[in-house]
Amino acid sequence: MPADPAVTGHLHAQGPAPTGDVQLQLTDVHHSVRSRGSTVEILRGVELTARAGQVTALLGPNGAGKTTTLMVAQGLERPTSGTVRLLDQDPWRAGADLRSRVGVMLQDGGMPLAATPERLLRHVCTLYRDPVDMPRLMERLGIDEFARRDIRRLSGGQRQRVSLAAALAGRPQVIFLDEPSAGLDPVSRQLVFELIRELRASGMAIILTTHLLDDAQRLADHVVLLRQGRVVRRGTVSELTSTSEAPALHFRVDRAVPSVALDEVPAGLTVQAEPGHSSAGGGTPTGSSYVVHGAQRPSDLEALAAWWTRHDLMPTDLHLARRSLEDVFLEVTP
Ligand SMILES: Nc1ncnc2c1ncn2[C@@H]1O[C@H](COP(=O)(O)OP(=O)(O)OP(=O)(O)O)[C@@H](O)[C@H]1O
Repeated sequence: MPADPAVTGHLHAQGPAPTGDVQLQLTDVHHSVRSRGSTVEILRGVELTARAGQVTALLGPNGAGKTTTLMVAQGLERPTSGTVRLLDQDPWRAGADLRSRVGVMLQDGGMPLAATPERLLRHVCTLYRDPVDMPRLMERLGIDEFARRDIRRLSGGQRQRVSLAAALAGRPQVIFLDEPSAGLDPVSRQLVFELIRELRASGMAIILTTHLLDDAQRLADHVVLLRQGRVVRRGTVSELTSTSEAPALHFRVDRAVPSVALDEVPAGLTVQAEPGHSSAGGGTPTGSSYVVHGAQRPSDLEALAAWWTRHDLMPTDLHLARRSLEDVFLEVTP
């Protein structure tokens, strides 16, 4: 879809920052809170850089510290130590000028439930000197279909889209998106993805959290993986997923592979049940999934075909795949 100047044209009055400029920098950020008489360390030396014209994805298991990192980055929490620079300012001390250059989309939005999207979004636009063309943005996000319904009556996915529109109202230079595709149906998800890509192309720095690793894999230029308040991996998706190993071969069969077959796997190969899928004895309604490591030569595939034949296993969904972000995530998550 071509860029839509009504939505992503010029950004703030100062215009877009050159792609690659650092818009957010967290350096050695620690954050502790007092809880039930003791000190709980939530962030333990977080380093994070987000640049103009890039999507930075903050990933990690529940409780890893993603939301706390976003709060600190936005100036809603003051870190115990370390420095935060957002558009070259300390967000904890900054005033209204910085706030108008930063968009925030929260998971629950904090929206007035008795208002309609139309009224709310019109009101939000009055807070900015140079707001977006809101009717156009509402149309892009499919909000006009429910613009006159009370927010309390909207579905989760509809509220998400209103919350995104509100975050974009002031043409921010930096936007924080907490789980932007949570609760969206596939069509709405596609609309939101297209918009995020356009915003990136227009020079916005986008920082998002998500549990949907597939989304991060599709959208993110840079990934930061948090665990227990620490950054445990960082890099581009291809840096994180590249490996010198041969790609793994995945297959699905309509029943669990019997243990006698697993004992007779061809030499040099390993066959394992896929993480997240049931292994021997179980199976999803559509079968059981396995991954084969070590297949490097055509003769390995020949040996595998002979093994399937011997055990009367007909593989479906047969494909070779490199490591995914999910594999990296599972490696660092206990
Ligand atoms: N005010 C607080 N008092 C005590 N513990 C807190 C406080 N705020 C956060 N925590 C704890 O800090 C940890 C990190 O929380 P945070 O909400 O940042 O994680 P998260 O990565 O966003 O998790 P999720 O994916 O579940 O949303 C959690 O264990 C949480 O319980």
